[in-house]
Amino acid sequence: MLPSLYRGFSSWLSASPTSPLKVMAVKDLVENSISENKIVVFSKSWCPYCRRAKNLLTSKFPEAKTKILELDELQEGDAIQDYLREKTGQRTVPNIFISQKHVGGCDAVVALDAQDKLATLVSA
Ligand SMILES: N[C@@H](CCC(=O)N[C@@H](CS)C(=O)NCC(=O)O)C(=O)O
Repeated sequence: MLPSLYRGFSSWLSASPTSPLKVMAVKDLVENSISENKIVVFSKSWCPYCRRAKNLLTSKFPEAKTKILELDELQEGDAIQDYLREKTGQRTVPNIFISQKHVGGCDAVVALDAQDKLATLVSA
């Protein structure tokens, strides 16, 4: 009885989509990615807006430390997207951070570029 209860609890701790351990791991992954990189793009590999934003950022700032996470290729991708929605209020990808600041999606990055504000943000 007890061992099976324990097994149930420990498998819930580690395996359920919303288990506390998974939520903590996802939070750490997102927060460490943001703090350790200049540019972070939470993306999906098939998404055209993501492609446009990635192309713009990587071609304009090839020297900037950049991390791109393709959520559709990661086991914890849905949980990352849920955490990002909680953190930023944004549900869509790309979800972009520059110099530890939440910038938004593709439209936001394109608009900042058109206003010549992107380079200042990257060098902040
Ligand atoms: N206006 C947004 C459009 C982004 C958008 O519509 N992304 C789609 C994928 S192409 C999305 O996130 N759909 C919901 C999902 O994949 O969960 C932007 O500029 O980033």
